[in-house]
Amino acid sequence: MSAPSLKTSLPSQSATWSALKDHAAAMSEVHLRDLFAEDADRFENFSLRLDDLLVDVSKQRITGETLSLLISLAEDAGLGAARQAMFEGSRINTTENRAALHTALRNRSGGPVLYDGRDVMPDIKAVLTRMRHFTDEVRGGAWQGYRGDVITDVVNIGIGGSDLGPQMVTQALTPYGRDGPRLHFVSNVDASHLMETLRPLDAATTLFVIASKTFTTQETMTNAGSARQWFLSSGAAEPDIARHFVAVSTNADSVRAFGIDPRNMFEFWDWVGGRYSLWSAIGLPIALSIGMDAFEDLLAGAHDMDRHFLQAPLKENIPVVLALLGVWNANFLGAASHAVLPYDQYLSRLPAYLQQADMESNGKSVTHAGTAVDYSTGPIVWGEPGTNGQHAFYQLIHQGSHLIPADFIAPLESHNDVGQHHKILLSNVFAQTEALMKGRTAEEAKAEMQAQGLEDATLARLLPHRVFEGNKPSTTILFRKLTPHSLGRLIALYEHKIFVQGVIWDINSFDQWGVELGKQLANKILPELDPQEGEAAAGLHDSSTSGLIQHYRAHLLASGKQS
Ligand SMILES: O=P(O)(O)OC[C@H]1O[C@](O)(CO)[C@@H](O)[C@@H]1O
Repeated sequence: MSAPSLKTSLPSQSATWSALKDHAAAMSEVHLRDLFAEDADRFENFSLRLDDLLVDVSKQRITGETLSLLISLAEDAGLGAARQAMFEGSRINTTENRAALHTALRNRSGGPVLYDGRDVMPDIKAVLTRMRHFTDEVRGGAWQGYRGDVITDVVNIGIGGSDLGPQMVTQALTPYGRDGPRLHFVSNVDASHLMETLRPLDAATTLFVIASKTFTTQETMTNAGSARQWFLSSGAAEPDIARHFVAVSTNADSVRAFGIDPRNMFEFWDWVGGRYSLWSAIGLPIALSIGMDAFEDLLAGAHDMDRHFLQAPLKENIPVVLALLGVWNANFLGAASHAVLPYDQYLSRLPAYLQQADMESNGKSVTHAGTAVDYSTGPIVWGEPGTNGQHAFYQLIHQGSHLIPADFIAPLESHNDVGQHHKILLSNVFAQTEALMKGRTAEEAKAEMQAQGLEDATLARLLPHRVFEGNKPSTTILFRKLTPHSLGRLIALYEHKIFVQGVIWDINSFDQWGVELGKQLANKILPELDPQEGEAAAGLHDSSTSGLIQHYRAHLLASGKQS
């Protein structure tokens, strides 16, 4: 299917956008406390459910009218057709002329998915079968290292989408990976990352997964080359590489050129975006850790969310509603950032994962047609697990000068049912969202200080510091337990939220030109760092960049490390 046609006007020029601006102005004096006081059923009226998943948006600064207007905005943007286009393999990534078909990777319907008239499902299933065979062999001990040992450690070398997804999921599903090899992730080109990872490992029992969609990424290729050297320096010979290095890529030629037998390559395709690729062979480390059955549960969870996203009416559609709330907070209430606060230690890499998923997707300033937008697009995404964040940055969310909408994410059951830990954890989730919503009025703060017996002068001095404005929006996402299935569903929920926002803002959520310039300049500067190259840096750059390059070259000369 070809790309959808380009729009000629900005969404901000629509009547619905104006109506939303007026509505936001009318809502500016309304406090969340009043909205709860007016509607005893606000929790029920503003909660969404999908099986055991509960998404409570009642603590967002919205009314029924807000949601109706936002849904009109989505309809104006042609969300239904855009969603169909994505699932049907249209080339919605218009600047790279590609589809974004990650949903096909987890398609469990049994039906075909056509891309350019060809069903992609047989290829997907073939790779899944190969992954099953390989992971069963490694996990079962049939795949042996060059000295006949079982593989005890797997090192995934990749960056961005070839690292963050598998790393986040592997960590999140630690309780399911106890019978698999230990997983390690190396991404940074800083050699300390690689060397500290390799230091305790034995080359004879270590398997490397070199994960790169393009197989040209500087960091990954550099780390992979050094890993190969480390492996060979352990006493292994070139032919042993075949037992210890596998590749995940779309680029068979470069995999071969690197020295990995293409029979040890797990393929994926250019219609899988890097940050949407954990469902593909990029998920190989996940499957090595938790086994292929559990990996397929992860896919099934994502597929359940795909069906919900495709079928649920917009006002009951969880990714759609979360996306609309993000648009409301960003474009009409002025929030520049969005906090992701998982109350589950296993999800500690979720904020980092969502930073790439969201910010690389929606950090754009022109529409599909190339017109500059006059509204803010993707928010700054950040966060840390609770309760740690409470003792670090929550002060700013409660009493700072920025409006920071937050997602609180928690399972009802822990994998470690010890004493009161989980109840304490959840009591903090509920308390934080309540405190953010209600705040503390001057009267309440005064009464509390009077009860503490503070003198009038002290009370007056402290009062402004002890008042909380409240009215801070949050969403609470609860589910029974963190399992492969519930995690797959949660990730797909965020993927679709990001997609819907891209549709509303009329931006291409699937390209990432913004990271290219830095890559190009780094490649240009690298040879200039060599002091043997004469005065290479002079005149080629601005004075700051030249000065920094010269400073480093002088250091190399002075320290005798000239090459
Ligand atoms: O998988 P590759 O091709 O090595 O790319 C890694 C990452 O680099 C980027 O292109 C830019 O950082 C990401 O989109 C991608 O996930």
